[in-house]
Amino acid sequence: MGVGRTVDEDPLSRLLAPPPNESPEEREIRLKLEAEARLRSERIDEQLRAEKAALKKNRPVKVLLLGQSESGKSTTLKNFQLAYCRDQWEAERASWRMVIQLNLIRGINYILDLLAEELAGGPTPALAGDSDISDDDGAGPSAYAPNRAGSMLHFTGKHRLLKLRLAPLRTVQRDLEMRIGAQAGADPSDVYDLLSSPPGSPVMGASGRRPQEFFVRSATSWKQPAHMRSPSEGQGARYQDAQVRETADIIAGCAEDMKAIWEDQTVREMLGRKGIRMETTPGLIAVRDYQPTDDDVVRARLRTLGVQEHRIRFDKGPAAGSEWCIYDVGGSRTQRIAWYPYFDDCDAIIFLAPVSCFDERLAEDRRINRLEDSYMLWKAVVSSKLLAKTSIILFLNKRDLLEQKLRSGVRVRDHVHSYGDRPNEVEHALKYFQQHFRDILRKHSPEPRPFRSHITSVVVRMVSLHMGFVPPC
Ligand SMILES: Nc1nc2c(ncn2[C@@H]2O[C@H](COP(=O)(O)OP(=O)(O)OP(=O)(O)O)[C@@H](O)[C@H]2O)c(=O)[nH]1
Ligand SMILES: [Mg+2]
Repeated sequence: MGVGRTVDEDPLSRLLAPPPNESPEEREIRLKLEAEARLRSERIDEQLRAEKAALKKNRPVKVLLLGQSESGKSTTLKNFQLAYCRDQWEAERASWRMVIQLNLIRGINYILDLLAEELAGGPTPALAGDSDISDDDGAGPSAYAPNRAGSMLHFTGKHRLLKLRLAPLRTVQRDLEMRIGAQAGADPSDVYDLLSSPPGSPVMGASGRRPQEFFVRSATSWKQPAHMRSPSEGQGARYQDAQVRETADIIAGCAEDMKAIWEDQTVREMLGRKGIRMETTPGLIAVRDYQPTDDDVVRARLRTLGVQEHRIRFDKGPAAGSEWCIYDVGGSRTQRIAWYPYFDDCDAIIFLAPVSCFDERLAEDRRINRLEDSYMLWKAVVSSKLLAKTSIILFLNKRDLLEQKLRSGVRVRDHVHSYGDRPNEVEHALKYFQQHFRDILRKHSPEPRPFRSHITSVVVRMVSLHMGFVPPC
């Protein structure tokens, strides 16, 4: 194709082309003007670049915490806050006490619901006629319910009495939920959520029905003292303190009964056959002047809904002087769509993959293996063109639980067939999972990037939070 034809066809080129009868002097002047214009344009570009860099330098480093639900994102955030926002951490301790109390009370009430079902004949029908027999402790009639193997669970008047005596905990639960502002129950968009459970709570279902989790929508409002949240209602600090004391009194008053129901062999059997594991004990939390330790706060479970922004100014460590804006996201499937707007302009991502979950299924979709889900999510993140320049670091989390699980005899190869005959030991399993994540990154990253990963148990206080990772400032 000839040059003349191109100029003819392209109006812009025609406009910029030198006049056909240009003299040498005119040409010299034109070239000089063009050179000056080019210089000016380059200066403007340079200035824009400098302004953009300065803007970036002055704005906080944007860090996204990503991963499936219960992968440990919020717990990682708490580690940062514990290390770098000590004053704020102390100020929020009392609010976390409410969350921890609520976790406990919800767990106990859940057990009471199951007990009530069993006493009333239950989802597994009690044997009519045989159900009420003479009481062995004089507190009322007893009931029998068949277990999976067909043998009987022997509920007695003692169980009815405990149910009755623990009834005040219903009001405590409602009161705590109101004070925290927690929306108890399912994420409105999460149709499968009825199966999710709070690991920080005393009961945890491996399968079948589990207690609903609760969440709060805002990152900060629930942590402020309630009287600061609702001044218009005229509820003064003294009234709030009285409420806090009353809650602690009722919980402490129920401590013995909570312990009794907790340790009861028939109740344990009932939970066992429903696939529900007992986690923590009510012991320490149920005392009147309970003050959560740092570890209690780090472990307290409060499900994240949406995307919550937290600012942290570092006064020490490799990022000293910088401010980070950390976005903690809700990880369940229906919430992931809300992540995308935050990909733009993101400096770094900490991706959490819980490695102990190789034999578990997603709470929101029981068909999906949790490890498979982490692989899929990791692939989606590392292959995103929007994130091509973003630093990504992988935390292979819940190492402690992986170790416990393997020690208890669960075999990786029964759930991950490609694991083959490798030894069923934690280091081998970790190496295997890590390699899989590395392969996905190598294969799907739009540009070559380093594979940075750490093996973590984020409930255990992290020694170095930066893990050799400083996002580009
Ligand atoms: N044992 C153990 N528990 C952990 C670890 N990391 C997190 N957990 C617990 O797992 C539960 C879930 O942790 P979160 O940090 O709330 O999970 P998340 O990723 O924020 O979950 P969503 O908010 O639902 O997206 C909490 O009860 C934590 O205490 C770990 O490394 N080891
Ligand atoms: Mg969370």
